[in-house]
Amino acid sequence: MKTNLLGYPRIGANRALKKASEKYWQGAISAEELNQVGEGIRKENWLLQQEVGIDMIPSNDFSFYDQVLDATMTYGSIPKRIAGIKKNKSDLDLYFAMARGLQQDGYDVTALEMTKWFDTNYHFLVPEFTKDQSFELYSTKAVDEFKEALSLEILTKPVLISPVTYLFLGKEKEGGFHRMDLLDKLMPIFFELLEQLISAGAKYVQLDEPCLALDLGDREKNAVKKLYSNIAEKYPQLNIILTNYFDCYGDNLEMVLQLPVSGLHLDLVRCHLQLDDILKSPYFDGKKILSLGLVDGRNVWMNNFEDSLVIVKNALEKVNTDNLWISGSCSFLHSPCDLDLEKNEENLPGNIKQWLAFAKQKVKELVVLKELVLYPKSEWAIRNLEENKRIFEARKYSKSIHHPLTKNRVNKLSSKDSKRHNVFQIRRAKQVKKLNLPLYPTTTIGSFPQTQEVRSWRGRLKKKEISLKEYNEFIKKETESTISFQEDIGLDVLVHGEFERNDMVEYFGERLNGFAFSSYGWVQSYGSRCVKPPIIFGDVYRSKPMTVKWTSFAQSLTKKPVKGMLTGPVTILQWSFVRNDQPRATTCKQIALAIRDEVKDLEQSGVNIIQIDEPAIREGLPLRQEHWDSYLNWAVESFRISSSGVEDSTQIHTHMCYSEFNDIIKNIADMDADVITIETSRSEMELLDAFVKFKYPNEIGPGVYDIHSARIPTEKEMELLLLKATELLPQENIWVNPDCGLKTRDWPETESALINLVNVAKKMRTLSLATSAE
Ligand SMILES: CN1c2c(nc(N)[nH]c2=O)NC[C@@H]1CNc1ccc(C(=O)N[C@@H](CCC(=O)N[C@@H](CCC(=O)N[C@@H](CCC(=O)O)C(=O)O)C(=O)O)C(=O)O)cc1
Ligand SMILES: N[C@@H](CCS)C(=O)O
Ligand SMILES: [Zn+2]
Repeated sequence: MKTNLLGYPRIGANRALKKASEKYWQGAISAEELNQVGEGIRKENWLLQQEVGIDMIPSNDFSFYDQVLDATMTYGSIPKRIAGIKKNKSDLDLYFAMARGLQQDGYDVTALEMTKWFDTNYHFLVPEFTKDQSFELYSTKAVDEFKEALSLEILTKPVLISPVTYLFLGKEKEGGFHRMDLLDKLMPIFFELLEQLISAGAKYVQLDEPCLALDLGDREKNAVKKLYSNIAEKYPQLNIILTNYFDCYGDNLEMVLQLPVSGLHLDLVRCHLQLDDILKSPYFDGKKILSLGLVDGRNVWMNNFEDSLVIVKNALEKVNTDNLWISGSCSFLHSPCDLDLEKNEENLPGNIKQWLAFAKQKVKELVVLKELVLYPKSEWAIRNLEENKRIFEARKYSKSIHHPLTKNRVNKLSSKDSKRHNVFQIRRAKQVKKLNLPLYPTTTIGSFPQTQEVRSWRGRLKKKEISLKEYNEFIKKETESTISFQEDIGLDVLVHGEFERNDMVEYFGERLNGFAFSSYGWVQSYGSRCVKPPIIFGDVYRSKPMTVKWTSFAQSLTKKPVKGMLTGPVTILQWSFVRNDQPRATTCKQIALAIRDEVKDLEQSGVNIIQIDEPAIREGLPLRQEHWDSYLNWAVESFRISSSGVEDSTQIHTHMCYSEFNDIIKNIADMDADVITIETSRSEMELLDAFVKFKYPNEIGPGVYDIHSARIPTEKEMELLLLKATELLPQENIWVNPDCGLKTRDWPETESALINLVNVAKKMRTLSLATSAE
């Protein structure tokens, strides 16, 4: 029996990689210094895994930005618009140019598109393919890192994204071909890589094939069959562990069981039933390695050893010990690094901390589970199992988890709690009268630049170097100057700027009961950007207003409407570590009730427009379509519970980004927000198609510029986007706004971009007057 690790966090427990990468981008450290930080992190991770006793230690799970971008470098599929950089820049700079774009030294290239990695909050860079696409083995990172580990006397299992999943995740940049047809060209390059790994001494390769967690067509299934039969034929001595995660193999299972691979990895946290399906299948002869994904890589709860042992024993009926591996459900990339660093009792009380396991602790759990299976009668095993049971019992009956009033409120919810008083058309008339906004009203999505200065004031407050009074004075000044800036440039609906918030989810977690939060529980979101998801351990309720103070302060500074800014229940759920002892739907409704109370308090304080952000609603969609309806029912209901307690004249906005809306447009309409602002600029309003086809009835703010780039949008390009939107939608429904919040931007570019945006809206109003006069 072996322990098998699929991947480990690479950002570093103290975010060393984030800090070093950002310094490199600023020109403050050299490439060599950045490489040293990377090498240090890899070494530390490998030595830790070796010391704990992991048998199958991964390599190539490290990345300077993203593992899919690493594959793009490996296969040399560098888009033509960026490839020119090769002449004058290093490969590291070429890599970062693909990740972040480059506007320097005469270059002006845009980055690869970024999108969500399956249903996680991790983002990858989308490979781009053309009809005449060629591949070459451009980077040997996987081989180099294998050798690097070998030099530490550690024989690792290289982790590679399979060519099929790689092509599947990419996009055709022109018509006339399907990207899956590129497999024949890509396979020889992939084989070159395998040959180099074999020559270097690799015995096992973890081939990540997470597209098998999705509903696939024949084209993809045939590609899978072709790839694996070719590998087996060419490299019979190499052990391929086919690795799928985030859901079952589903209807791909029969095919998968017939593939000539040495082993299969199963995510038994997301889908525990698939093990029985495999054991019963006539296509399973018990000779393949089964890597049992028992330890949850997507959550922070300690493993329940008793439950895991039941699963292992079940598998042992058909598979012998040598062929059974104990694994995490997926890579621990999605877990925070180390629970031992958490010392703050106020944020994470000891009684809750003992229920948790971060990546480092999860690695130990894998080894303990193996020992429990192999030596069940040892004194050590009995003690460990008893202790684990005791902790689970304590958690189940802990008073801090249960809040009867909240349970009661959720049980009593009825359909009237998720309905506004009147339909949109009636509400709209009242809102028009109250708000008196111009045509093409302008607004922003909420956050203004979270500069180093803002973050460092918060850091100093945390370290108690300044008082709360001093911190509040600073936030007050930032808010005041942001309100005057918005007034000066002529925006119509203002925001307070979110300066007091560390993050749009963590901030609410810190103010809601039922949440704990960590001090170092960082998880990579994209590149150097990390989030610290709060931990929902118990029933969620609100004991006092969370945002009224700063919103009403901002409103007191101006006669223009200030939009209250809240994060929606589904997004708070999706971007937190969620308790696993009750259905997610129940937890979501508890959060929805807390947000509903906040919405009502904001309304009471005189705020007439309230935005409830739901950027994660699409990301929460189950990977397999058969589960969509059930999720969408409770997700949409939760949003409606949070937004329906107000008067008709109070305008509810929602905001979504990083989303493909076509699939769920009906459900978005069911949310019944008065206004929705969405990310559309990068796809040149292509995303609006869904809204147009569906005849989406309420108001829409299609984003007119991409906030991920420092580039200042011209008036002309925003005008063209708005003209396109005006062709598609009734003009009285159109709002003018950026794609998303401005927190990652600096002030100079924010100022110029918003001035241009307001000018364009004014021009659109003039054009519209001219047309109506004709
Ligand atoms: C909209 N997005 C979000 C997602 N998920 C969320 N939970 N939140 C989101 O906003 N998913 C999809 C996208 C992802 N986009 C982003 C964009 C930007 C970031 C980001 O900038 N992250 C920051 C960390 C944010 C944070 O919580 N900061 C804290 C702590 C700051 C800190 O480190 N302070 C230091 C002192 C600093 C100093 O002195 O200079 C300290 O305490 O020691 C805060 O502001 O208080 C990042 O830096 O990565 C993430 C996702
Ligand atoms: N109100 C948030 C939404 C981000 S999706 C912001 O502006 O940052
Ligand atoms: Zn957004």
